[in-house]
Amino acid sequence: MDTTLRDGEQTQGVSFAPAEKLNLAKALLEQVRVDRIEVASARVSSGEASAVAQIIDWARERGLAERVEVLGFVDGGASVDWIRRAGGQVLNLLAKGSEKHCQGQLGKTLDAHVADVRATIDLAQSQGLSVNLYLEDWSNGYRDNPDYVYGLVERLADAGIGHFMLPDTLGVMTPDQVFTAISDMVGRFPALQFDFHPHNDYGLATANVLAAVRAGAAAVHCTVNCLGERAGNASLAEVAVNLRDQLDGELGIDETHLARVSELVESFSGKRISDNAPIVGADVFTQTAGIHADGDKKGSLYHSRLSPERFARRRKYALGKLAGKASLAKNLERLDIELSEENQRKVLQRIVELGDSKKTITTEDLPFIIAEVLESKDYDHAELLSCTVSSSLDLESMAGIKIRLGDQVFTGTGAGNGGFDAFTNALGRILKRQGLTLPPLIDYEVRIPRGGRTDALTECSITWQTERGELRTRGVHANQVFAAIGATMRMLNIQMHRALAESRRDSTA
Ligand SMILES: CC(C)C(=O)C(=O)O
Repeated sequence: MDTTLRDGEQTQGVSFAPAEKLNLAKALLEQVRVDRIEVASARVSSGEASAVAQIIDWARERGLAERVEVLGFVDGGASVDWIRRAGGQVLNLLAKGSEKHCQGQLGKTLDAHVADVRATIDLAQSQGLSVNLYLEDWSNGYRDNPDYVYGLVERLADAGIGHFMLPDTLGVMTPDQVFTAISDMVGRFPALQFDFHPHNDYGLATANVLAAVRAGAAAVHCTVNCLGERAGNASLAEVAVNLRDQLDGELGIDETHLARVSELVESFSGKRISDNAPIVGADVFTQTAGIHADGDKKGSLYHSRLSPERFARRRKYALGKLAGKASLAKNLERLDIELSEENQRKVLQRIVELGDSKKTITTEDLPFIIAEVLESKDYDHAELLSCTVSSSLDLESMAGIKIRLGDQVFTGTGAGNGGFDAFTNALGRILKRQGLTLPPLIDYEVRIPRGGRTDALTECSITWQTERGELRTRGVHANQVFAAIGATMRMLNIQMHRALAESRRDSTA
């Protein structure tokens, strides 16, 4: 069960709009193909009610509404009402799984709490809802007084509950403890279905999920990108690959959509995932050491079952001071560039020098490094000769540019919403007169080194949607608008080089 849209939204600072929730629900159920999704907590807001209603409407048309669940509370029927009005069919009812919570927060005995829970279950079922039951703080409750937990489950065993959900609410369990506790619950109540709901406070969420499955849990919970309260939940991607590869599980998950749904969640949540996040991180299929690239060239010696192709991703070879001949060769192959042995040696030497001075080098930078080292004019089609950009409060920004394209010089002006927009408008007008267009921009990222210096260099990376796929270029400058302009000029040179190479190929064909 994926709970990105409920527990995931309990990540500090995350709030999904209804349309974003709908898109994520579609991606999770139809593309990634998880079995169940939990999409909201009842009574949170009118926006949440609208999100649930939209998801249910969509899911109902596809016969998936029973797989959409909503967290609700023992609140005299208010949650049941809310869920029913939104069209929901499944209530995940939050009960107290620890005696401490039951007494300390509710001030109730187990019997009194069970009576309240049962009344809510009866009401929900009488209105046509299916009910699962969360035993909140189960991990501590089971450790402190297992008899309380057994008593709660025993008293409700005949209540028609689909899944008893056992949360490690504070993420305090180890895999051994999860295994022992769930084996015990499953052994004691063989007729019931237990879910395990992890948290990652000790970094053990994925390992705990595997232990729960080995112990006989009927279902496990996770979130995309490990979002969730405090340190988060367990990552869907990690859980899926571990269940398949380590426990030989048969899952319906389509792994080729894991990276895409991770990107969607990253963009809707505003929470960037780290570059080394397993399966979905930007760098996890990049070989950095030259020895690894060499091993790959000699027969995939450094590959595991986690191949990039399995996740519709691509292997990359980093360029920097650790790069070797094979790393360069792999990058040249990707760019379709041929270089003599001698030139490869010179280019590699320059890459190592750049890496030594802490410069980041990407595959897209390689043509420019080659041009510089070999003193060729190959990537020198466009040059910004001068440029002025103004920014003002409450007025449009203006840009005036003088640019060389091939051996002709053009001038132009543009206005826009910010300096970079004004620049691209000025450039776009000049290019249009030459029958050229700027490709659409699909991502724009500016970074400054940590440390708070306002005179630091900024690095701008722009991803463009070109006819040959995505192209990411970078520019570096003390002024972030000029860093973005630098990235744009790189893109322009690459595009013009490609166009020239294609027209040469066509004319010799
Ligand atoms: C709301 C509850 C079920 C929860 O997320 C937890 O206990 O971890």
